[in-house]
Amino acid sequence: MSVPADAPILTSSAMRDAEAACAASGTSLSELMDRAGAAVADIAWRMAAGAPVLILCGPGNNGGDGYVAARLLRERGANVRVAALAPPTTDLAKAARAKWAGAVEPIDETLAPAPVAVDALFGVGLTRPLAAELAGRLRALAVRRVIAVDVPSGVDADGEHDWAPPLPAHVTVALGALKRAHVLLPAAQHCGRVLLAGIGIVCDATIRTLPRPPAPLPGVTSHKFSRGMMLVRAGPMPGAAALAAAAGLRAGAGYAVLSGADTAPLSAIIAEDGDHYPARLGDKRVGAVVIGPGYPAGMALDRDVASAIDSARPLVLDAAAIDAALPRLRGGGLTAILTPHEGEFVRAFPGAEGGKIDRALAAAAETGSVVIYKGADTVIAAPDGRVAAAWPGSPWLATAGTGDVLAGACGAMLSRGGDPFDAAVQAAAWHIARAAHIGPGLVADDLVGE
Ligand SMILES: NC(=O)C1=CN([C@@H]2O[C@H](COP(=O)(O)OP(=O)(O)OC[C@H]3O[C@@H](n4cnc5c(N)ncnc54)[C@H](OP(=O)(O)O)[C@@H]3O)[C@@H](O)[C@H]2O)[C@@H](O)CC1
Ligand SMILES: [K+]
Repeated sequence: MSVPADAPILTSSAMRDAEAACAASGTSLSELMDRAGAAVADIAWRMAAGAPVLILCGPGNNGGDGYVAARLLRERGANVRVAALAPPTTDLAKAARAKWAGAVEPIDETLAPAPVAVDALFGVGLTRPLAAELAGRLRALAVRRVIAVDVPSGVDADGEHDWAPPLPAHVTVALGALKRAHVLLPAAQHCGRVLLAGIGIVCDATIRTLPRPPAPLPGVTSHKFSRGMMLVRAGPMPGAAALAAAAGLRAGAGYAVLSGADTAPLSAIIAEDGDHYPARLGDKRVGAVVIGPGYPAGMALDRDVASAIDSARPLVLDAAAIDAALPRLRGGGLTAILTPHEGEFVRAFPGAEGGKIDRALAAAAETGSVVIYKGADTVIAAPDGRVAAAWPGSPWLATAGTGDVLAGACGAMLSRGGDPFDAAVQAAAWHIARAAHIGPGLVADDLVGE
């Protein structure tokens, strides 16, 4: 599973607006459908490698894309069949159907499968779940490889509704822009590899996939403090804070202080008695304070979070430190990255509604902070509306301590100054790239190893 890096993600309605704008500026919708069908035909041609292709067409424009692809594949000499659920209902789809010179089979129990199927049944126009009988029949169709046009048929393109499992795709050709279903669970796991076919639609989206990880080469005039000094506050379980501090150095911070721990996981980390914490907060060189890893709720945490906020240093708040800071975050004016996992998010933001992107945006707006809403489909949201979706991440990160490592990486990126959203995005990209590099057998310590 993969998605293109730094790609725009639009809702269905924003996609329609972008299509309309494209048509208004001179590229007709029929031209867009021709380009969409050509992109699908190209991929089907390569995936089939001479094997027969079955194109499943729905009644709307998604089906129209399928008829165009069928015609182009036949022109290339491919062995291609078309089967339709219902006759086309839109003018564009009717026109595309009219140019397909071959037969159109019904999609019923008599339909013979093919090694490669193109799913052009439903795209962003699906407004309700597929009938259970149809969903079952599609899944029962024995095909080796499925190419979904725009989205796998049956998923809610906006990723808000968890409808019955769709026809799962091996490759999904996203048209014009990615949709939320390509990056949010549960839909994303049915998309296989997502390819983006530009088809000429211009969209300047503030919601995008994660960019490629940064290569933080130090500048020639860099020194340890200019690369970022971070302060990690250890709680009763100092191992978690130690992981965060080590991650900070590995992610490019020049200087890391671990406050309240006897030993440091790396010799380069300054481990010191917690009594120095207030004085350290007063050190103007400290570019970020990380607090929360290994620090359960209680008076000590409340006190340490309060003094970190009073110091006006940029903050990375994880776990119970998020709850401790919430009342002051809602007052605004702080620079902070919050890193809740699902349980912590629901506890802190019980009123957030909608899909995961909407909920992350609501939490960011409520707190004036950057929110990294963690999970297999991590979403990073900024109060100004920017979002980075980190799907598919790395499944090897599903192990204890990796959240502490992410908090430390955020501290490193934030400690250099600059935009906290960029810092959070870079930290997430670093975290995933590191995990992908290590792969099977990963434990959190490996992320901060050599
Ligand atoms: N982005 C772009 O620039 C371009 C996009 N293009 C393509 O257009 C696609 C969007 O096309 P679209 O709007 O016609 O909707 P589409 O997904 O075909 O489905 C609508 C049909 O499904 C029906 N229907 C709905 N739910 C149903 C259900 N549960 N069970 C059964 N039926 C159901 C619905 O019927 P109704 O709701 O009216 O009853 C209607 O007939 C887009 O994904 C992309 O592939 C390209 O061609 C050009 C460039
Ligand atoms: K589809």
